Amino acid sequence: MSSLRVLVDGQEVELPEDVHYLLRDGERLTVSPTPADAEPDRQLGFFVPILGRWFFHADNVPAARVLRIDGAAVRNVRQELPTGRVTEVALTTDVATRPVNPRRPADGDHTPAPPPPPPVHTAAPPRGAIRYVIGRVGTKADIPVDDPLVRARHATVRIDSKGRWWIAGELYVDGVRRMSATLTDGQVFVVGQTAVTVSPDLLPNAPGQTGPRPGVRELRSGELRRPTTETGLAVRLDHVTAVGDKGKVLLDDVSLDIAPGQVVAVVGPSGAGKSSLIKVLMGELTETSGKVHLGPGTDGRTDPQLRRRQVRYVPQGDEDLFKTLTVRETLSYAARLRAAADTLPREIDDRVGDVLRRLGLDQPADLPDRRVGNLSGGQRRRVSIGTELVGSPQLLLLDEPTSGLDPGKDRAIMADLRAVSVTYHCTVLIVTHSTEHLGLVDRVVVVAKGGRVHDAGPPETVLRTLGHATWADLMVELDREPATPENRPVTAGSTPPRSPLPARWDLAGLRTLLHRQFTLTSRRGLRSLAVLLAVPLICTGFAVVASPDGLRPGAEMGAVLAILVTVAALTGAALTYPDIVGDEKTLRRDFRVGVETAPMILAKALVYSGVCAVLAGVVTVAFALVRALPPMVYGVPPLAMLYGVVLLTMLASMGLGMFISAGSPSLERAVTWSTLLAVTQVALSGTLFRLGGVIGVATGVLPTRLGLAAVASYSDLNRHRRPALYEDWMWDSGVGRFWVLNIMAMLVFLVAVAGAVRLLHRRWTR
Ligand SMILES: Nc1ncnc2c1ncn2[C@@H]1O[C@H](COP(=O)(O)OP(=O)(O)OP(=O)(O)O)[C@@H](O)[C@H]1O
Repeated sequence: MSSLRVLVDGQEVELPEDVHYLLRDGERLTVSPTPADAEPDRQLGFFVPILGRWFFHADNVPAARVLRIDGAAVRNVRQELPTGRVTEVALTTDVATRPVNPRRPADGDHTPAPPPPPPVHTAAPPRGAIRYVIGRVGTKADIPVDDPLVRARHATVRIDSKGRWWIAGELYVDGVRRMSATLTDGQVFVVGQTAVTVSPDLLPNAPGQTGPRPGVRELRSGELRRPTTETGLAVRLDHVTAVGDKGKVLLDDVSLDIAPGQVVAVVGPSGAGKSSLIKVLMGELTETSGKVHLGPGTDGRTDPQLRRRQVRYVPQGDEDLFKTLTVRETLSYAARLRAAADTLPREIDDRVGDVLRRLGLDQPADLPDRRVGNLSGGQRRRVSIGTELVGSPQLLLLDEPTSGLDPGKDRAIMADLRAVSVTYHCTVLIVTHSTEHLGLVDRVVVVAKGGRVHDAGPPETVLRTLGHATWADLMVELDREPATPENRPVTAGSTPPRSPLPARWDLAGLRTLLHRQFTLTSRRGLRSLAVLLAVPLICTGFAVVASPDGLRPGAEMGAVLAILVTVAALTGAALTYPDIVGDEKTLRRDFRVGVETAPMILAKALVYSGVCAVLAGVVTVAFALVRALPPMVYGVPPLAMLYGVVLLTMLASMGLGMFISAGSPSLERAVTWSTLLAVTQVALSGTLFRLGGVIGVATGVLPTRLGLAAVASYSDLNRHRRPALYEDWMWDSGVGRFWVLNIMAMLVFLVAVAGAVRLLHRRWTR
C-alpha cells in the first residue's frame, strides 16, 4: 500500500499507513499522528487508510471556513484521496456553497430528504489496536461470515479500550451504506447481505493466547456459520400502503410480522394484491406510507442495493432460464453473478454441487449436464429455485412456484422449500393459488381484494378462525367480496425516496456475462449458424452478378455497392433485434440481484461484434474472390477497405438492432421497428434517389448511407457513376471524408449500444 503525501501550509508531509489528524493551530494547519483530544475543536478531521485506499474524514470544520482539498471544497464527511501524487489541503475563509453534509440531496433534487443518518460515532480509530479482518468463510479472515457476497478481506475491525468496534470497509448500518462505523456491543451492521451483531463472542483468540478465551466461541477454520443471522431475515410491514397507476390502491394498510426462518404462504383471490406485496418487499413498488423493516435495526430504511442483495425473487414459470444451458452451467453462472468478485472457482463449484444435491438435481447422474430445455416442468422449477439458492439468500420470495404442476410435484416442491428454509437459513415467502399443501408452511397470510390482509396465522388456525372447512371455500368467499373503492384518497406518509440503484460493475461480472453470452451464441444450433452464413453469402452472390466489373469504375458500381452495404446492414440488425427482448426475463433476473445493464449489454455487443467480424470477412472474401476491387488509394489496401466498411456498417446496424431490442416491450414490437429500420436503410442509402438538403444530412446517421458513402468516396463514385445515378456530396473522394465516414459509423454503433443500456435501465427502474 502506498503512503499518502499531503501539502499542508506549504509543507509536504508523507503519511505512513496509519491514521493522522489534521489540526488547526491558530491560522496554521498541521498534521499529527495524535488526536487533539483535549481541544476537539482544533481537529478538522483525519486521514485514514482503509483496505489499500486513503480517505479524508472531516470532523470539525468551522462554519465560516472552507476546507479545500486540491482546491475543491470538501463537501462530504468522507472522501477518497488520490495516492501517487501530493494532495494539497488548505483552509480558506470564503463561504462554502454547501456545508459538509453527506446526506444532503443534490441541488435541483426535489425529492424529500431521507431521514438523518443513524448516530454512528465518527472520530478516529484507535492507534495500535489489533486489526481483525472480516471476510468470507473459508478464507483467512479472523471473523468469517458465511455469505457469498462477502469478500475475502471485506472489512477490518479495531477495538478500543472501551470495547467499541471501529469498522472500516463496505458495510450498512441502519440500512444506510457506509465505509466505516464505530459500534458498541449489541449494535447491528450488515456486510454483504448478512447482519452481524457486535459482540466479543465473534472475536478469535488474541495472538499469543492459547486455548479458548473464557466466554469466546472458538472458531474452526472453514466452519460454516453465519455470525448472527442463523435463521434468515425477519420481515415487518408497518401499516404499509402502496398505490399503482392512476391512484389504484394495491396494498391497503398492511401490517405483517414474519419471523426469521419461517415459511409463509400468501394466498388470496386473483387480483387481490399478492404480487404487489412481493414487489414492495423487493423494492420494485414504493410504499406510499408505512414502513418495511427487513432484518434487525433497519428503522424502515434499507439501501436499495442492500435490498437487492438480501431479497431474492423466483419468478413464476420457467421463462427466465436459458433453455440451451445445462443445469450445472445455469447454476454456475448464477452463482458467479451472485458472489463477491474475488470468489474462487472452487468455491463456486462447491456451492453449485451443494444446491444440486439438496434440490435432488444430481440424480440421475447425467441430470446436471442436461440442457434446461430438455427437463420436466418440476425439474425446471427446481433449477429456477436453485438459481437463487446459490446466492444463499436471506429472504426468498417465490411467485407461484408450483403452478401447472401435478399435485405430487406440487407437494414435493413445497416440502423442498420447507427444507430450504432450514438448510439455507432463509425466510421463505410463497405466493400461491395452490392450497392443497398449505399444511407444510408455518403461516398463511390471506390477502383480500383491495390489497388488505384478511388474516394471518398458522394454516389450521386461519381456517378455523375464518369458519371454513377448506381453503377452496375461503377463496370462493373472498372472491365474492366486493373490493374497497379503488381510487379512494390515500394518506401520504413519509415516502422513502426511490434512490437510484448503484451499479455492480466489476470485471469478474463482465467476464461471467461474456462467457455466458459466448456459450449461448455458440449453442444456437447448426441450422441457425448455417442460415447466419448462408443469407449474407447468397446476397453477396447478387452483388457478384450485378456487374462483371465489381467495384472497379463501371456502370454498375453503385448497384454493387448498394447490395454489399445493404447485406451488411440487414445482417447486423438481424443478429440482435430479437436478442435482448428474447432474453429479457433472464436478464431482468440478473438485474434484480445487482448486475447492471451496462455489462449485460456490453457482453452481448462484444460477442456479436465477434460474429460480425467473421461474417464481414466471409462477405468480403467471397466477393473479392470473384470480382475486382477498386485500385488502392489513401494508402489503404482495397481488401482492407472493403472489410472495414462492411464490418463497420454491420456493427452500426447491430447496435441499432440492440437499441430496438432494448426498447421493445415484446418481440412483435421489435419486429415492427426492425422492419422499419431495414426499409429506411434500403430507401435512404443514397442510391435510390437524391438525398439533398436537410434529409441528406439527417440520413448521415444511417449505417447503409455511411458505408456506401465510405466506399464511394474511396472509389470516387461521383466520377465513375452510371449517368442515371445521382451525384451525392457524401461520395466525393477525399482521404479525410473517407475516415470521417468510417468514424461516424463507429460512433453510431457506440451511441446505439449506450442508448440500449440506458433504455433497458429506464424500463426496469420506472
Ligand atoms: N402498477 C399498477 N397500477 C395499477 N394497477 C395495478 C398495478 N399493478 C397491479 N395492478 C392491479 O392491481 C391488482 C392487484 O394486482 P396483483 O398483481 O398484486 O394481484 P395478485 O393477487 O398477485 O393477482 P394474481 O393472483 O392474479 O397474480 C390487479 O387488479 C392488478 O391488475
